[in-house]
Amino acid sequence: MVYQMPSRIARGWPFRADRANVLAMATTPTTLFILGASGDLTSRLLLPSLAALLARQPQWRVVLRGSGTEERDPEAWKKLVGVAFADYPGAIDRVTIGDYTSADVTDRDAVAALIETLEPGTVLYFALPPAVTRAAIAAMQGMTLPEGTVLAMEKPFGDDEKTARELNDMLTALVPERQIFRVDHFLGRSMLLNLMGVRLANRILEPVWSAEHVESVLIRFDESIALEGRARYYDKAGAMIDMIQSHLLQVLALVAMDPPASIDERDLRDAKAAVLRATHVLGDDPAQSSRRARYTAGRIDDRELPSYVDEEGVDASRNTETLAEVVFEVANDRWAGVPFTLRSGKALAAKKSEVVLTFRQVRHVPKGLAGSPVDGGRLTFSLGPDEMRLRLHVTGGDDPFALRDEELCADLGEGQRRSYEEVIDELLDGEVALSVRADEAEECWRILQPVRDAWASGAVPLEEYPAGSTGPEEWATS
Ligand SMILES: NC(=O)C1=CN([C@@H]2O[C@H](COP(=O)(O)OP(=O)(O)OC[C@H]3O[C@@H](n4cnc5c(N)ncnc54)[C@H](OP(=O)(O)O)[C@@H]3O)[C@@H](O)[C@H]2O)C=CC1
Ligand SMILES: O=C1O[C@H](COP(=O)(O)O)[C@@H](O)[C@H](O)[C@H]1O
Repeated sequence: MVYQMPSRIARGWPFRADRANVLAMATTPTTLFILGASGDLTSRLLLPSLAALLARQPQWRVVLRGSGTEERDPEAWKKLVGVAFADYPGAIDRVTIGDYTSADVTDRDAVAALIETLEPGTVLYFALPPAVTRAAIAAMQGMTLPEGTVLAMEKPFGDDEKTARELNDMLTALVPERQIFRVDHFLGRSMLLNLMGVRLANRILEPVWSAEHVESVLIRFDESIALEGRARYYDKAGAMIDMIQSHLLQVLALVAMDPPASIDERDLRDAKAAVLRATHVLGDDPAQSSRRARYTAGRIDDRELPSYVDEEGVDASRNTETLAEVVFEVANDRWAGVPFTLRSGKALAAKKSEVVLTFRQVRHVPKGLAGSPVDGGRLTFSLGPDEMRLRLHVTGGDDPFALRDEELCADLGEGQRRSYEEVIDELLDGEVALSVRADEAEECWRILQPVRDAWASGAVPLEEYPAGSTGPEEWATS
């Protein structure tokens, strides 16, 4: 029961003119130039995902170039790539390992020199700290990029609505929107692609996908991992900006969108953007509709964890939350009144990532059936392991007229890929359907601003939970 995206040719997505021949001429290489190639994202996610993609898609040929501030000899660069490709037989034969340049990309002369070396159609991937990315884009202003250059931007995209808009303006001064790829790797998660199919292609689901039948929606991403040495970034971001502002609002948009006419980038992203425009904090009351907490010392399996504030690099005075929950409403005809709870946190008892739709109770349960169901059934999409579970109320057990719960479970794991694999596949294809469009990126900041203001004013207390617990005791969804 796996919904797979049709091939790009089959779904007829328009190709950028300069890439039109890439699929036709299977062996034409695409250059992927990673700025920040010595960083964590590159070694842990981008290179292994590229390797997995090249192992699976024999038509791709990639020239891989890299840069960072530090000098790196060509052998060290080859070794870095080799390690990432080791688990994917055949993949290394489809990549040409190009140069590794040392350059400070915030320096205009250095950027100009780097641009001079770009081939038309290069994918320029900004795997850089966000402030460096912004400075690099600013340094490029007024320069002419070679025809067809694609700019791949990582999250967080800006710091707020204003800076996101400024970044968008700078990017579109360089290349057209169709050549800007704002990466949200959750959009490449196989379960979310499955969710689209399950939801949009089934007559038993699509007609009940609305406030009339759905009582509440929970989008949860609980992690058992803690800070993992990422204080430099995470301590400024916190759980809400790290996960809810980007990934989980994108999940909300996919779950709540009206069925698009096609999955062409324009139809799909129009549908998502319309949802985001209609989304606001429930009751416009962040003090009531949001909560935040931070972990204290605890134990997860055999790991002893220090308090968040004792982790290396953390500035306790920032009051950074490691668990955040915000309830939203999508104020449109389909969803008005339905609470959408988005929650994410670290150092929790167990990894739990899921989208849960709870259906409203039926209007009448026939007299004589024992028990009263608390809801009208529940549909859960679990994002790893990928499975769909439908919890139904049934009768027919020991007491044939007593209601009890049973769960139908479908394993959707077949064909599962790394999420960055799907992202890189799209990038090499020159496709942007799974990239966040400029207006979506700005909306996501707009939606969260009232919560940020309320938290900054102290209207929402910062609670605590021991690492390895399910969160503060009184949090209902824990
Ligand atoms: N790491 C992760 O798990 C994830 C990261 N991201 C995003 O990816 C981006 C990169 O993150 P991450 O890899 O963790 O960061 P790192 O700090 O690990 O790496 C940063 C990279 O940027 C390079 N760099 C820094 N300053 C400059 C400069 N002035 N000019 C040129 N290169 C520079 C560094 O090169 P050198 O070492 O030579 O100085 C290094 O290669 C961020 O936007 C992050 O939010 C998104 C999702 C997950
Ligand atoms: O972007 C991020 O995502 C990861 C979770 O994604 P996964 O694909 O690794 O499951 C999260 O741990 C991290 O804090 C966040 O920056």
